[in-house]
Amino acid sequence: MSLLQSLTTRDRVFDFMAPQASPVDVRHGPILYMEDVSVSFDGFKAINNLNLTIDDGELRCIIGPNGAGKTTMMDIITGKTRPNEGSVWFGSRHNLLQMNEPDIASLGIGRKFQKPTVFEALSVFENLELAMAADKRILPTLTARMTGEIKDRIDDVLETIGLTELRFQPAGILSHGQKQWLEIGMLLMQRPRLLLVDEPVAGMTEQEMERTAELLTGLAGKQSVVVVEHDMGFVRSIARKVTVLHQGSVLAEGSMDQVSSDPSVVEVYLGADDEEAA
Ligand SMILES: Nc1ncnc2c1ncn2[C@@H]1O[C@H](COP(=O)(O)OP(=O)(O)OP(=O)(O)O)[C@@H](O)[C@H]1O
Repeated sequence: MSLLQSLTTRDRVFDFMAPQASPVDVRHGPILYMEDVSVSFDGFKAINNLNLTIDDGELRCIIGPNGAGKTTMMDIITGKTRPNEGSVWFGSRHNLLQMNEPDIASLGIGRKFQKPTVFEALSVFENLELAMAADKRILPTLTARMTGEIKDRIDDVLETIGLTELRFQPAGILSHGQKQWLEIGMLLMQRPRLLLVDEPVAGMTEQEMERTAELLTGLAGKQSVVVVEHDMGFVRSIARKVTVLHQGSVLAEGSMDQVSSDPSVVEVYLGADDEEAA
């Protein structure tokens, strides 16, 4: 057996080939910690003394009326927007306010925007392969030797997102829901510790929504997942803990039943939406 063959034997994975373990330190507390965060746009406080803590492995839903600050909050976590005040930590070791967007992403914070942006001409498999290539934690020079490991990882992710049967199909023929799952799969290829998911079920059929609920609840535990969503039925189906944002601050936090019976929440938001949903 040649040296190259021995290095690529499927049942052997060498430490130097495997992605480095995430350096995020959650031994002393949450995976995400935002304290007294504020950001103003032309004097308007879009985020106003926001305090938010996400535990390692938690699935959290963030709800709130239009303009509550949900997108801005995600932008702050990913480094797209810098707050004027406050602190944002990823585990106890990483001060996100001192890091740029690419470095935050490579720490293991993945963001799924509302619209899917898969490569339509490439197959489902190739989309996942490409996503793996974006993982900067893997030394590019070793990529050729990692074929076996990459394939195993793609197979795992295909299974997780339920697209194994469609792996050789071009992504362009997928339904809207399937494209959303593929994009989540592309993020999973990079082994994120925290996934930020913006309105995952907008435009989905009931069946696709159910499958998405299974997918997201299945991911929790393995990674932390923060879902921003307007669809109250969907939030109710997946949420353990819900945070209600209003005017850039946390208005209420707790189980869906707790927040939906909170009079201040009913007043600003849920009352109207529950009536619509009923
Ligand atoms: N770059 C910006 N410049 C000026 N104002 C902004 C900017 N980004 C956001 N805002 C304002 O900040 C507020 C919060 O916006 P944000 O998009 O975070 O709310 P949201 O909760 O995500 O709303 P939606 O549910 O409609 O997506 C809004 O009033 C918005 O107009």
